Amino acid sequence: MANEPRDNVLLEEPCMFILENGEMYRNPTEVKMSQIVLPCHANYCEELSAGQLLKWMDSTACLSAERHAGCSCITASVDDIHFETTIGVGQVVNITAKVNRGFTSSMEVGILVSCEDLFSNRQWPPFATFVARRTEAGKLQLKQVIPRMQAEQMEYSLAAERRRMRLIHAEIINDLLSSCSCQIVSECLDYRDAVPAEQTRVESVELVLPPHANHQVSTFGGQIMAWMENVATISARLLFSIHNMFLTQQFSILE
Ligand SMILES: CC(=O)SCCNC(=O)CCNC(=O)[C@H](O)C(C)(C)COP(=O)(O)OP(=O)(O)OC[C@H]1O[C@@H](n2cnc3c(N)ncnc32)[C@H](O)[C@@H]1OP(=O)(O)O
Repeated sequence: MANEPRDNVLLEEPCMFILENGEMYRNPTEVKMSQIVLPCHANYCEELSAGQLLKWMDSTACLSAERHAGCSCITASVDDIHFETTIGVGQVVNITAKVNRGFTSSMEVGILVSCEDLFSNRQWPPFATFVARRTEAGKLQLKQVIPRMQAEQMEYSLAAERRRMRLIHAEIINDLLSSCSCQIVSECLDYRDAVPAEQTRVESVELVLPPHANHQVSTFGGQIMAWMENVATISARLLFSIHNMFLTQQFSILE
């Protein structure tokens, strides 16, 4: 995020809780970041772009992972994310990340995104997996996370199940790709107004510059996701404009 204004970034202190035994507790892996959405973070609709939000989420989650691992970590995957509301310029986005569970060298980081103001109760919780970088000595064995609060204990249990699903999901997608046949093409021919996929194809070539790199001097995951989101948006808009053109032609024929 080196190319972005820094003065709107607010790293907050993690929450303190009092446990049943009276002990004060705060999760040592918790990282909180607040951002004011400025015009430079918005898309053409003047709403926070998904790519920008992914960058912030990735940076916050990476910091949490590195706090736990005590070394450099890389984003291995990010689970499904559902953007349920739009966030406008001037609103404040709060992002909280904490390590739910460490496995061997990987760990699940839970990320909570909420938006202050209009949608005060709207929150969505995606999960990302970060991996501690290998050293010359080989793969790192992470220390275990000790869940202290009831909510942390629940996330700890669920993290193992989510990891199992994540790894199975990756296998299923690989199997699907290798067994995919041309049957789909003949299915599409049934649609009269089908658009050739080629017409929605967008290719983007990005030169990796210092502002795209993280503190480890490699392109950070959030930046890659932001580029992907950009290309996907243009592709979706192409399909939309092709359809609009098709409808306009249909109407002019009818007139
Ligand atoms: C902070 C940033 O922005 S970093 C920049 C963006 N990220 C990157 O560039 C990452 C590029 N990817 C990589 O370097 C590699 O694919 C890695 C390191 C993530 C994984 O490499 P692999 O050769 O699969 O390593 P390996 O088999 O030892 O697996 C390491 C761990 O990652 C986990 N892992 C690997 N791929 C995935 C995945 N897609 N989803 C979840 N976990 C994964 C494995 O389960 C394993 O966990 P464990 O050690 O707790 O058992």
